[in-house]
Amino acid sequence: MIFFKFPFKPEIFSVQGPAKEIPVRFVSFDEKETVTFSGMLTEISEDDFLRMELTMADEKSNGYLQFREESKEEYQGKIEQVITFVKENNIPKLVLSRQKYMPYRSLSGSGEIDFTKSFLKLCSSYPNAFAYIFKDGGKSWMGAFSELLGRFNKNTSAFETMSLAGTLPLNDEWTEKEIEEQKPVSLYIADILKKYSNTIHISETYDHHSGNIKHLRTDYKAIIKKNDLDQIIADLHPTPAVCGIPKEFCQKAIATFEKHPRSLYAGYIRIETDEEIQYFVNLRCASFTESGAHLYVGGGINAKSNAEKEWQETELKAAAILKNLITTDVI
Ligand SMILES: C=C(O[C@H]1C=CC=C(C(=O)O)[C@@H]1O)C(=O)O
Repeated sequence: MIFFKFPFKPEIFSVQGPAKEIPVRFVSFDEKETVTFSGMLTEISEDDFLRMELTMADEKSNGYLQFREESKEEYQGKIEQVITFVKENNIPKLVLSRQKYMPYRSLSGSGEIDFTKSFLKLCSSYPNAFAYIFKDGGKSWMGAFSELLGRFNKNTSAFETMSLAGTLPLNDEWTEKEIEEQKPVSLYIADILKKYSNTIHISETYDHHSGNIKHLRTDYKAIIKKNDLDQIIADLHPTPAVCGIPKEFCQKAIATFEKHPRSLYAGYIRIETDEEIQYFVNLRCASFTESGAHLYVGGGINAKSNAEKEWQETELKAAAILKNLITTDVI
């Protein structure tokens, strides 16, 4: 069961009916895990959606039994190690992440989440995002973010993507740290697109707002060959917005620095409609077990990073998800 909405569009969709097609596919960060939804894309009215009683949290904490959240001190210590690692290896950046755990019993009110209302709140908080909620085979996830890994128009063969990185609270001024963090993402994307197209249009870099925070963003548009689409996505993922440069070197380093598997966090969601194939980066997301919500948050670390600021950045990103979790009314 999945429900989702596209950026800037109010309609809620689900995947139902005869399983002829697989219009929605989640691919994990390491590409070893997929979650697919087969059937037809079907629009659901908000009233019908509100009538659904979504019980998401029945996973028997599979894989989470050993879970212990990293403390601020532990995570900051790890950030210091990554700063040293980045400097010693002379690499532009590496993206480190953590899981924040929110036991349901610590939530206000009844201590139970109303998933239907929470999803609608997530949609209204982030109208420019791709937002989803799903439950499948013991897994329950929810998320909303606007980073596009790719959008392919089947009629025109136009391919769009974006470089989105660097994070600050809305009113802060950009510094060298964020500018140097976003630049390698932009160079990486441009280098890949150049292999597949002679007609690449690159926008100015501008501010992208996402609730309580902003990012630096550059847009790319190229005409490509349809047959190259899968390879372009394979080349792009994971971009340095969620991994680092060089790609394989940073993937290995992430596996040693991070305590827990990223699973679907920082992977992507492929959605196919009649006109388009879209790929959204799965950030600002959470998975739900029977006892609590696991929020996935990270940030790009470079030589100019500051451990306290990086911790605050992950707290801000966690708040962006948490503030949308609505508890059921106590009668
Ligand atoms: C890795 C995450 O964000 C990425 C996307 C935008 C800004 C980012 C940053 O400033 O570090 C990250 O590259 C996350 O939200 O967990």
